[in-house]
Order: sequence, then structure tokens, then C-alpha cells
Amino acid sequence: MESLLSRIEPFFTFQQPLLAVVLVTLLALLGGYYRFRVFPLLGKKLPPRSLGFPLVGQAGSKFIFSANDALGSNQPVSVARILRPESIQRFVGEMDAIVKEQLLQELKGKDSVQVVTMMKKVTFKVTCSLLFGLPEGKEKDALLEDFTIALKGAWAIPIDFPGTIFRQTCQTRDRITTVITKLVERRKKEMEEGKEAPREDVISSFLNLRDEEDQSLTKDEMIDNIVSMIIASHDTSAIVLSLLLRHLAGDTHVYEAVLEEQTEISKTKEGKDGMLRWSDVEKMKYTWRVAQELMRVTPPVFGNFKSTKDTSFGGFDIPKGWQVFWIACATHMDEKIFEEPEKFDPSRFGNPSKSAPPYTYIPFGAGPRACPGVDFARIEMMLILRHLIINSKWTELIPDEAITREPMPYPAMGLPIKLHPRKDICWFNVIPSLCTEQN
Ligand code: HEM
Repeated sequence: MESLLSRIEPFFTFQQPLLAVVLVTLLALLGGYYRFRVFPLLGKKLPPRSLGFPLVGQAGSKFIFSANDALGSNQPVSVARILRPESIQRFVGEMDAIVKEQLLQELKGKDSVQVVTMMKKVTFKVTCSLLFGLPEGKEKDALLEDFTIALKGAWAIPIDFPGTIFRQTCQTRDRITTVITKLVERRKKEMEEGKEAPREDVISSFLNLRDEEDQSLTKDEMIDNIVSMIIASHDTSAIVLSLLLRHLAGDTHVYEAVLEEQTEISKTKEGKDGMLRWSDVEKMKYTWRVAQELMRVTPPVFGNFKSTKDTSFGGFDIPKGWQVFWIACATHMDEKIFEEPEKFDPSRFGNPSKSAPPYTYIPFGAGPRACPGVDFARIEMMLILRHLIINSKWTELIPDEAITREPMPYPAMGLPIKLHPRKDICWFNVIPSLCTEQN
């Protein structure tokens, strides 16, 4: 154990040795269990479900999160093309309309709501509509339900027995596969018939993808990549939004500053069509800094990459093929990089004198495999937060609710909140008796 600790110590500059010991123990257990491959199915072909991770990764190496780039650089590039700023900035208005509609569905007539469930639903519907072209309806609702169950079991111990989480997750995975297969087949047929989708979406992009030998993705690869994209694109933003609402409920100063910025933007929209555009999102500078600071204090995800050759870092050897697991807290909470790291201070972003060195602020990863969804996530989160704060105040029903990791950081009880809609302007709460509550 000591030698393992000393080998990984430079990557995890923990202030709390106990935490380091716990993590190393977990990694050691996982390492043994998963044959020393953290994220075992992301880099090597393995028999389906043989080693856990029942949700994704049946296809082996041609996988979007795969570190060994079996499809060359084509695959990340093809997704990045859809998500490039010029493309998504053009559909801010469309995204805003979807966000409004979804919030209305979630909040209409309610005076309290479970934030985590709501955020998962809203972000899921936004990404499914805009990135996957999934039509509204029962199919989409059932898919979300299955993703929610399956995500909980994504790290399940593989005991394939009636009643286990693993078995349940495998069953949901089968249902997800059926729905996505139908979707892919439908799109393939449309493409063969020359029917154009409203814009290039993820499924058409994967269907068009070819490797160096002009081979397209197999059905399993296609399904795995779509499943992983759906997870990457909705659960992450849902976490940040949930944590943002939790923070704003307890931080009046930051709450008021965000509200002021959003109110100013509303004034500039008066007498116009009211539709939000990219230029409006650009004006949400303070609101974005609050989100950035939140992701510094509580990075929503961790990542991993695989060393493609023998290398060394900080005097320690990393053999070729090692899966390197990184966590952002190591730099985000380092006082040499971020002054008073425990303090929630959005002003550290946007202040050139406080700017962090490259590769130290990494909620979206860094380098060639950094998150291509950063602009999409930014726009989506800004729009959702804007509509909530303009229309309502909220208070936590469980004060200072703990954060749990499943493995992502979620409020343990799903963050139930009470809404205090603003009189007269609140469009999502149409029950007059609720709107009489003044703040
Ligand atoms: C707040 C929201 C988000 C956060 C914090 C986040 C974070 C990350 C991180 C840290 C990685 C790199 C993982 C690693 O290095 O192992 C990543 C990869 C990725 N993310 Fe995001 N993400 C977010 C939203 C999104 C959205 C909205 C999309 C799509 C619309 C998306 C699509 C992807 C994809 C496709 C990859 C894999 C890229 C590759 O392997 O080349 N993400 N994300």
C-alpha cells in the first residue's frame, strides 16, 4: 500500500492523507476487481457485461471515451463539429424555447420541486431534441426513466441475479438499446431516402463516420457511442445546475448579483420579440463566473486517459498502457493556484491578475480530449438558470443538504426546494394563489 501511495502521490496532492488512503484502497480494490484497469471497458474489447459497467462499453475500443483512438481522430472531431460554437450559437433561440417549455411542464402549478429530478429531465429533453433529433413523446420519457435507473447501476458489482442492481441495469440497458436501435434505423432509412434532418445531429454524424479503412461503426459501437453521448451531455449539466440552485439558495449576495445581471438583460429585451440570442448569453458574464466557480469548488466529473508510451511525470514513471485517473480537486483546491481556495469567489474568473495557469482549472478536462460540449453546456445552463431566477426565488426544504457521490456529486436527497414565484411576472406558475406570495 505504501509503495502504491508513493507512486501516485504526485497526481493526488491531497491535503488529507486519510482521503488519499481511502482512495488508494478503493483504487486497489477496483484495480484487482477490474484487472487493474480503471474504466475497463473503455479501451479494450471485453465480453459484454463480463466485468461490470453494464450500461456502456459493450463495443470495445471504437468508443467515444476510448483513450486509444481506434477510429483515429475522426470520432471526437465528428462530435466536436456538431458542437462547435458557430453551430450551437445559432440555435440559442430554439434551445431557449425548449427550455421554457420543459420548465413550464416541470413547474406549472407547483410550489415545491425536486431539483435533481427536474434538472435531469430538462437537460435530457434539451439534448435529445437538439442533438439526437428524438421526437417528444412516451419513447423519450421512457428512455429518460431507463437512463436514470441505469446510471445508478453503471458502477454496480456484476452479480447477475434477480433483484440485483446489476441485473436491473442490464435490463434497462436492453430497453435503451432497443429504442436507440429503432432510432438509428429510422435515421438510416431517412438518409438513404435523401430526407434531410433539420440539422446535422449526432446520429447522422455517427452514421457517416468512417475509419481509415473506410469501415463504418458497427451496430454495437453505434449504440455505445450514442449512450455515452447521452450521458455526457445531460447528466453533467444537471449536476452543475442542481448544485448552483443549492448554492444560490444559501448565498444571498451572489443570488442578488445574478438576479441583477439577468434583470438588466431583460430590460434590453423589452419591446422586442423576447427571443434570446447568443449575444444575450454573452452578456451573462457574472452568472457564468458563478457557474465556473461552482465547478472549481465541486468539479462535477473526473476523467482518465491512457498513456500511449512510457513516460514520466514529476519524477515518477508511467508505463505505456497505464490508465491515468485524474481528479480536478487536486489543482482546484491548491492555494498556490487559487488564492483562498475554500472561499466561493466568482470574481476570480474574469480577473486577469488571478487567472490560473493552463491545465489547472479543468472541470471540462484539457488537451485534445477535453469536453467538446463546453459551449453547449454553458448556453443550456445559463438559459435554465436565467428563467428560474427571473421568475422565482427558492429555499431549500432540507437546509444544507449533504452532497453524495454516485459517483457524481449530487445533493443526497435530490434537493427538494420551495418556490417563491415573483408576483405578476412568473410565467411558469400559473396558479394565482401561489403567485400572491411575495418575496
Ligand atoms: C457542465 C457540463 C459538463 C462537464 C462538467 C463536462 C465535463 C467533461 C470532461 C471532464 C470530459 C473529459 C473526460 C476525460 O478526460 O476523461 C468530458 C468529455 C466529453 N464531454 Fe463533457 N462535460 C459537460 C457537458 C457536456 C455536454 C453538454 C456534452 C455534449 C453536448 C458533452 C460531451 C462530451 C464528450 C463527447 C466528451 C468526450 C470527448 C472525447 O473523448 O474526445 N459534455 N466532459
